[in-house]
Amino acid sequence: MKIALASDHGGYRLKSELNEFIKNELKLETKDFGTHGPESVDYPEYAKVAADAVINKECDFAILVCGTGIGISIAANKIKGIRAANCHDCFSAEATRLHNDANVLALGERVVGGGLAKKIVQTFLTTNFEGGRHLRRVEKITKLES
Ligand SMILES: O=C(CO)[C@H](O)[C@H](O)COP(=O)(O)O
Repeated sequence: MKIALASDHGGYRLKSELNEFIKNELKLETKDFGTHGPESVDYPEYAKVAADAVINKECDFAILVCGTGIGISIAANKIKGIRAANCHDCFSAEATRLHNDANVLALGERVVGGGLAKKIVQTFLTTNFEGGRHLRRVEKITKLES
């Protein structure tokens, strides 16, 4: 499994910490699409490159980080085929995989600490979509895109 990572300046420290966690602890491949420093940048650009990597199947999932996780998830959700969930607890991270088949997790560096963020990421990446009645609903979400 390969994980795309991207953030703006408000999320690059947590994104870097999560990149190390995913590689070293979860033993998954990652691709870091930036940003790589504290200089102010615009999160929609980073949401797009990482979300595109999911859509074109270069990566299986994307983890996006900005200050709140909100802006970067709104931007990612504009891309056809993306179901991005901004989660700051493990219950929601599990539910959005089980029920929504989310393919992008968004986090806010200004909202959660590194320890909780790692648990949320681990939960998200180790939970499978349940299908069944939820598949019908996800298909209805997809229809809203056309
Ligand atoms: O959380 C965010 C978007 O939802 C951004 O990280 C935040 O808006 C950046 O703000 P600033 O330019 O003041 O650092």
